[in-house]
Amino acid sequence: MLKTRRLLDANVNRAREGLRVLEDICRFIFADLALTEELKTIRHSLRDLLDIPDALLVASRGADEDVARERPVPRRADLRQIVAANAKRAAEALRVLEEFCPRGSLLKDQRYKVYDLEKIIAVRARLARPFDHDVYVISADPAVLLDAVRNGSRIVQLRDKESGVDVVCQKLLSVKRLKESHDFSLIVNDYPELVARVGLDGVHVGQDTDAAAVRQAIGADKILGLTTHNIEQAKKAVELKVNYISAGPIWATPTKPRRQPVGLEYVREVAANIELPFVAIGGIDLTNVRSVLDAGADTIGVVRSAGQTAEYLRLIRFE
Ligand SMILES: Cc1ncc(COP(=O)(O)OP(=O)(O)O)c(N)n1
Ligand SMILES: Cc1nc(C(=O)O)sc1CCOP(=O)(O)O
Repeated sequence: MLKTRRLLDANVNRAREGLRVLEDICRFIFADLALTEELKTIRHSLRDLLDIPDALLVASRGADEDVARERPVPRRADLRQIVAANAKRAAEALRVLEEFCPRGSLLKDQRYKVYDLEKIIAVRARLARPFDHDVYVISADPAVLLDAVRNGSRIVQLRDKESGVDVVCQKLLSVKRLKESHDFSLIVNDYPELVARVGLDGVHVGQDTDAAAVRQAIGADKILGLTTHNIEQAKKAVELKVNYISAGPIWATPTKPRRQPVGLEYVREVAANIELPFVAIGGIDLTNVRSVLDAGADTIGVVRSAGQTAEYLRLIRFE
């Protein structure tokens, strides 16, 4: 009996902790009161539904005897992984309670609510943080994007200035297949109409495009990225409610030959003043990437040095 109570106590705690993490993400990161309240209601309902006095559960607690106590909390790479891990933790704990608790069947609805909420929160996480300590690889060549994802990049962009829309569409489809085995965001440069047609995560546009019209076209739950070259454009981007901006080109680059470099000073300015996620881009290579990170960027964008993705990621994620 004591052992069963200990199991119940562990799983009530596990469910509450998982729900609490989701709740705090909704509260502090998304500032979404409705989602926060929904999660809070589920969390608070556990004790009532189970109808086991707190004191009984606490009395049975035996954290010292828990054989899995020393297992470290795994390092999560980004907000999406934190959401997935904690939703899973909450749902699994609810499932255990359903099995072992006399009134456990009452928890089934709560578990299904958690599954539904996870889907909503996962989309929100992707929009709020389209990248986090990442290498955003941009190429016209699908093979380059596939390699980047296999090397750990979680956001890639097809940017093809030569082909027509149908070829771009085919290239995107060939990259999208990798989603069956890898979690990453697939973005297209220009062509907002392909977001729905291919089922992409979003689109990146430049200053020559009406970002508000693009938002209208792709909908609120897709990623919209906007190029910026100065702080006024970055501030305007905040008003436009894009999901991220790029800041560049930091150094002169043959990939964008007519564009004046903005220098590391612009990276510092964005890091200090703009709340939106940003990707620093332009002229980055392994010899200068450290200065970009030191200026406040946690994600870099690369075209020519896409082949160094794994090396960049080691620097960005593990140092
Ligand atoms: C992440 C990222 N940053 C900048 C660009 C450049 O886009 P844009 O301003 O549209 O310029 P061109 O691609 O037309 O040269 C990008 N594609 N992605
Ligand atoms: C496509 C692009 N946009 C930039 C911008 O600042 O808007 S810089 C850039 C090219 C970046 O290429 P590389 O990594 O080869 O220097």
